Amino acid sequence: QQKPQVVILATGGTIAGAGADATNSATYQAAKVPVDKLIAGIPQLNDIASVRGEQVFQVASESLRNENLLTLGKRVSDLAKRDDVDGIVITHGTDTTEETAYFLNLVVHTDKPIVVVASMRPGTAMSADGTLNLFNAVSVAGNKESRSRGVLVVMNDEINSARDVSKMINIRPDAFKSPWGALGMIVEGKSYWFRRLDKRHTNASEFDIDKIKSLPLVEIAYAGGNVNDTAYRAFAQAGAKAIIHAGPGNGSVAGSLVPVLQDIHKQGIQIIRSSHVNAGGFVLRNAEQPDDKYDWIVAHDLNPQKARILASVALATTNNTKELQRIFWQY
Ligand SMILES: NC(=O)C[C@H](N)C(=O)O
Repeated sequence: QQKPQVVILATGGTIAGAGADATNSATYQAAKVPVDKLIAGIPQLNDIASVRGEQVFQVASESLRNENLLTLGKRVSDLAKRDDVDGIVITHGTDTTEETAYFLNLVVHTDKPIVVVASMRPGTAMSADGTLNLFNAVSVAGNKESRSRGVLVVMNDEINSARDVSKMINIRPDAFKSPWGALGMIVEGKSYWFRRLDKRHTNASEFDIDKIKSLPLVEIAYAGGNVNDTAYRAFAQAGAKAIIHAGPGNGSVAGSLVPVLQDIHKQGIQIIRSSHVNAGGFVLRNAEQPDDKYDWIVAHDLNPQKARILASVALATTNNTKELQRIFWQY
């Protein structure tokens, strides 16, 4: 039987990082090792797939821009259309893995497996996690059973949905969790599936990377106690098409901010309420604030950074508040 053909698109991150010493698990430089060296370091990949690598970027993921998302998305889409590609792996930094993976989940039309993988420790560190994570990611990407499940994030033996998963801690290999649970597990290169994503994605998505030319500016304003209107007004002035309110609790809005957000929305800027609670928010319409009356949008369970991605993709096609709210329920 022929081995599956898997392309590894490398973008940098700690999985391509290097430290001065094996004890440097947290102090190191990300985005140092080229993709060919990453692949050569895991000869066992040849046992499970026919693998080739492409260096798309070489950056720490906190530096990625919307333009990078578009470049990567278009490359993934082109590769997914080819008969000689069965699956695609993207090596990535952990800081924005959840954003890039969710973006691809929304805009790439394919049923072929797309797997985003990262690591919490550089390859030079003791107990480095990148080797096994990458081996597992290639295994998942080359497996026909992984098809039609949306974009996947493989880390720490778990297979999570790109839509749900989030980086929950910045210091341990078990950093990535989904508030609604993992889709499956991967052990010794074998996948064990438990559930499917019920939200619209990939082939069932109304968004298409091949038609998106640019992403409108969407900013995130973080609100705790003693919040002021400075950031909101500055974002509006700078031309943001939507502001994600990263609020406490239910995406709650301080009394002093309410007239400010009403005023900003009157300028044509969408106000999207999300929550920055740690285990995953659940913001409902008209809970704490009368969204119907103010014509605001709620991000439901999407965290602020994922809400930014969905809002950017959606605003590229519509600025209708009702349509945008429908999109936030469906994706
Ligand atoms: N663990 C990591 O990958 C963190 C790094 N700052 C990155 O996102 O590129």
